Amino acid sequence: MRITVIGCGYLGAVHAACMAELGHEVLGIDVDQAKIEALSAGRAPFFEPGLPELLASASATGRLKFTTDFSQAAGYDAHFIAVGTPQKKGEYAADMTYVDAAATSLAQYLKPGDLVIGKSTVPVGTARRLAEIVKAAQPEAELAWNPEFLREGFAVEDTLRPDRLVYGVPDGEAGEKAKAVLDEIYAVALGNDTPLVVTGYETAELVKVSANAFLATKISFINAIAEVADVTGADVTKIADAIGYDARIGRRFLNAGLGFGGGCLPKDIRAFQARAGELGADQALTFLKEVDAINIRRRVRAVDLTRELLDGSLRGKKVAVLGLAFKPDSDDIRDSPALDVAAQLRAQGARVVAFDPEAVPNAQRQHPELDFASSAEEAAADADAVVVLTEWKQFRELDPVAFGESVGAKNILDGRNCLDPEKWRAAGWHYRALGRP
Ligand SMILES: NC(=O)c1ccc[n+]([C@@H]2O[C@H](COP(=O)([O-])OP(=O)(O)OC[C@H]3O[C@@H](n4cnc5c(N)ncnc54)[C@H](O)[C@@H]3O)[C@@H](O)[C@H]2O)c1
Ligand SMILES: O=c1ccn([C@@H]2O[C@H](COP(=O)(O)OP(=O)(O)O[C@H]3O[C@H](CO)[C@@H](O)[C@H](O)[C@H]3O)[C@@H](O)[C@H]2O)c(=O)[nH]1
Repeated sequence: MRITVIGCGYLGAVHAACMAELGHEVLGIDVDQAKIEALSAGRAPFFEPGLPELLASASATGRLKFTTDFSQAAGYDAHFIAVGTPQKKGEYAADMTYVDAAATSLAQYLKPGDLVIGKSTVPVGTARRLAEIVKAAQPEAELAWNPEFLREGFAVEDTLRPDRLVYGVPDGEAGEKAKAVLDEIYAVALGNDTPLVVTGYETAELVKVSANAFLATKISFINAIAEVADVTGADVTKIADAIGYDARIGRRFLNAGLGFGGGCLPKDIRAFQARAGELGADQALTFLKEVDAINIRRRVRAVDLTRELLDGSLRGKKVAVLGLAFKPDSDDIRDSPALDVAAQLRAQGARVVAFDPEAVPNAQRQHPELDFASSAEEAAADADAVVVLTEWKQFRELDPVAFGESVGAKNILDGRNCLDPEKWRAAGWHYRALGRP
């Protein structure tokens, strides 16, 4: 299949490379010249495990190309829209200008039989609206909605071996044709018995935002329990283990700590509330406001606990921040709880020296007022406190004895409940965590 992927960010670049890996002829299109230059040279424009290798192998086969020129889409048959849908400034709703611009730029190059495939996470109703733009430009082209569920850090694996596929297609013969194109694109995954849900546009759009709303709710649920654990001396990690043994609950996504961030969960639960309100279902999702509020309180709690570790004052104290990305194995700092806490510590008078294995350049651009180090040890030298805010493997594996040698004082906040309290306390550290005694 000849495929374009419009929007080559965290989602689109991985999708394009994986589609080429599966044997398709792929053209990635983006308006960002620098990104296209990097990708054309076989360089990943962001950190994602496995992507550089995939870009190299796909580029060598000649099956993967990149351009900023939309007119080149004319030679391709299926077109994925994977551009950003960020939160609008000062509002909960999603900013749809990128999706609309991409659809409009593409529409003029569509030919009979083409399939436009929405991948971006969008407010319900978008597919039906874009289908009209497609039909107005090319009556014999169709549109499908095929939401994406990949996780950053596992993006390649999730794209090549998805948990499920969802196709939102129009009714009747048009839907059959769209399904046949998607089946050809995903032949390998379907051959591996990947569950497939074929449905209408609105259901497909709602599957995506419902999944993210559920994941966000699960995280805020356990963080709410962590708040109660904090005032009772209970241990939220043991509560999560124990309730997680119940197969109806499950242990995954029950890690209490600093809460969720990134370019997806926070903005998606807000856009979902905004859209439900527009559609007259205002009451349905009010609980997501609480999910959001619990999540934001974690960041405040982390700053408060750091202040407590420092005898009540952050002013003039050196705090070593370990982790800036919103999660490990990513350089993504969009709505990162770690970076937010680092900035709040700095704003409240601490001297923050931060280290992250991949996210320092991005963090530096957004928060030039912070100081940055090139290793955990350098960040921690003479520090009054160490705060672990992203659970990178190299932080989880720190040796508390050796690591304690260069710090000014052995105070540590485990913002992700990712360290062994007994080991750290045995090495003389004053250990604090969120939801753990
Ligand atoms: N990042 C993820 O893990 C992930 C997973 C599933 C779904 N999504 C959804 O996918 C969409 C993209 O997310 P992302 O994280 O890749 O965002 P991103 O910001 O990393 O990438 C978006 C890309 O679109 C490009 N773009 C903007 N306008 C364009 C236009 N008119 N034509 C061509 N390109 C254009 C930008 O230059 C950018 O490279 C969002 O809707 C997001 O919610 C993301
Ligand atoms: O038990 C947990 C699990 C995650 N997190 C945090 O939640 C955030 C999101 O994590 P994760 O969902 O793994 O990362 P994303 O890459 O943002 O992926 C989410 O958002 C994507 C974009 O919509 C979806 O495709 C994925 O299915 C969905 O998991 C991160 O800040 C994590 O630190 C927790 O605090 N506790």
